[in-house]
Amino acid sequence: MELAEIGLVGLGTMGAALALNIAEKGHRIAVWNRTGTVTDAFVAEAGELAARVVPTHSLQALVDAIAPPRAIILMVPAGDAVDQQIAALRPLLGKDDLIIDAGNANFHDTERRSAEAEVQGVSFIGMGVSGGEEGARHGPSIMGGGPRAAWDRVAPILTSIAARHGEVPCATWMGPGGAGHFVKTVHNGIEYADMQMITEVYGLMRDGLGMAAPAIADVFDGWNAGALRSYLVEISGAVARAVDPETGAAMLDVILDAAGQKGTGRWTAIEAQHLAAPVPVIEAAVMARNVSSRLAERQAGQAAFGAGPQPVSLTVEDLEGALMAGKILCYAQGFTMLDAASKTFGWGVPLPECAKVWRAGCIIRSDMLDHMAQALTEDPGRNLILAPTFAALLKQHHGALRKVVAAAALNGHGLPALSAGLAWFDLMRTARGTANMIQGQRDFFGAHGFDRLDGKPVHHGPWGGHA
Ligand SMILES: NC(=O)C1=CN([C@@H]2O[C@H](COP(=O)(O)OP(=O)(O)OC[C@H]3O[C@@H](n4cnc5c(N)ncnc54)[C@H](OP(=O)(O)O)[C@@H]3O)[C@@H](O)[C@H]2O)C=CC1
Ligand SMILES: O=C(CO)[C@H](O)[C@H](O)COP(=O)(O)O
Repeated sequence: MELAEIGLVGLGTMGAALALNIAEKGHRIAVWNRTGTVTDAFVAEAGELAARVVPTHSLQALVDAIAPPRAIILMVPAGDAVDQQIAALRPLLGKDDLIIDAGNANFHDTERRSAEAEVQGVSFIGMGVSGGEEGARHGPSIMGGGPRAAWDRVAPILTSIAARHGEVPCATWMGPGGAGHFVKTVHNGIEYADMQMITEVYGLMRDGLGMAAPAIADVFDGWNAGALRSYLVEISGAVARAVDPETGAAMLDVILDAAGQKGTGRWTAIEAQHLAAPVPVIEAAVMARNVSSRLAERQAGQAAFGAGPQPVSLTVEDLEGALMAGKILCYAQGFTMLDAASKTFGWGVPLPECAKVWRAGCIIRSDMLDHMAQALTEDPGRNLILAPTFAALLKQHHGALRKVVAAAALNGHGLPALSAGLAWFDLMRTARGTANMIQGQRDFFGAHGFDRLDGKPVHHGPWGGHA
C-alpha cells in the first residue's frame, strides 16, 4: 500500500477537520484514534477524501503506514493526553521522526517535551492551530515552534492547509521550543479579551439601552461592515440573531450566563505576571469568566444589593468607539507581552509575522490586524498605541471609551475589560505617576530605598528612625 506523507492522532473536533483538510490538499494521511469506532466513522463519512486517508487501529499500524522520516500530528487535549501519546509513540519512532503537538498546550510543557525529545532523539514541534472546527477544515492559522529544520520539513504540508491572507499563507515558525504554543496562548488571551469587550457592549445594549437581541444583531452586523470588521463581531451578530428552535425565543435569552474555559486565558494572565508585562484587559476577561460561573453567589449578591444594571444615556456610536479603543489597547498589551517573552526566553519571535499570521483563519482575525502588521513592521519595538495609525484612532475614540466606562460605573454595569483598558491607557499617558508614594511607603516600612527625581545620592527618607 502507498505510504502516507503524514499521520494524525486524535479524530475529535479539530483532528478530524484537520485530517480532511490535509487529505483535500492532496496529501495522503494515516489516522488513529483512541476509540477505534471513531476512526471507522470518520473514514465512512470522509466521502471521496477517504481515498487519501489510511485508517489504522494501533499506534504500530499508524507508524508503519507513514513514509519515513515520519511526521505525526497529535490533536488531543492539553496535558496528560499529550504526554501519554508521546510516551506510547516514542518507542515506535526512529531518530529522524517528528511529533507535532497541534493542540493547545502550556508552553512550559512544550519546552519540557522539546528538551526530552532532544535527549531521546525524536524531533518535536509545538504548534498552535486556530480557527475552530471550520478553520481546521478549510484553513486555520498556524503558529509553529521547535527546531527550524523540523518545521521546514513539514512546512509544505502546513502552508498548503493554512488560511490565506491574499496569497500569503497563515503558517509561520515563531521560534524554538515553546514559542509557537506561547504565541497561540497569547492569541487566546486576546481572544478572551476581545470576546469580553464585545460581551460588555452587548450587556449595555441589552440592560442599559433596553434593546432586544435582533436589534443588537443589527448593530453587530453594522459594525462588521466598518472599522471593527472581525470574525468575533461577525459571529456575535449571528449569535444575537439566532432563534431557539425549542421555544422560539432569541438563543441568547435561553443560554445560561456562565462562561466555560479550558485554560489558555488563565495561562496568558499567569505568564504575563511572571514577565511583568501588563495585560489588564486579558486578566479582566479571565476574571469575568470566573465570576460568571459563580451563579449562586451572583444571585445572592442581587438579593442583597439589588440588580446592578440600570438604563444608560449612551448611543450605539459611543459603544462602537469604546470597542475600537478597547481593542487597540488590548492588542497593544498582547504584543508587548509577546515581545517580553521573546526577549526573556531568547526566541526571537517575529512580532510583525505574528500579526500577519492572525490576519486570516484564526478566531481573532480582523481588518485591524493588517494595520497592526504594518505598524509592527515599521517598528517592532514600539508600543502599538504609539504607532501613528493607532495613536490617531485612540485620540479619536478614547473619549467614547471614557464616556461608556463612566456611564456604566454610574449605572451599575460591570465592564471589567473596558475599564481595565481605560485605566491602563491613562497610566500609560501619565509621565509623572504616583508610584513615588509606593516607594515612600516601601522605604518607610522596609528600608527598600528609592531614586530621587533630582538624582541626588540620598536613597532613604526622614522617617524618624524607621528607614
Ligand atoms: N475545539 C476548538 O475550537 C479548538 C481546540 N484546540 C485544541 O485542539 C485539541 C483538541 O481539541 P478538540 O478536537 O476540540 O477536542 P475533542 O474533545 O473534540 O477531541 C479530543 C480527541 O482527543 C482524543 N483523546 C482524548 N484523550 C486522549 C488520551 N488520553 N489519549 C489519546 N487520545 C485522547 C479523543 O479520542 P476519543 O475519541 O477516544 O475520546 C479525541 O479524538 C485541544 O488541545 C484543544 O485545546 C485548538 C484550537 C481550537
Ligand atoms: O483555542 C481555541 C480557539 O482559539 C479553542 O476553541 C479553545 O478551547 C478556546 O478557549 P476556551 O475553551 O477556554 O474558551
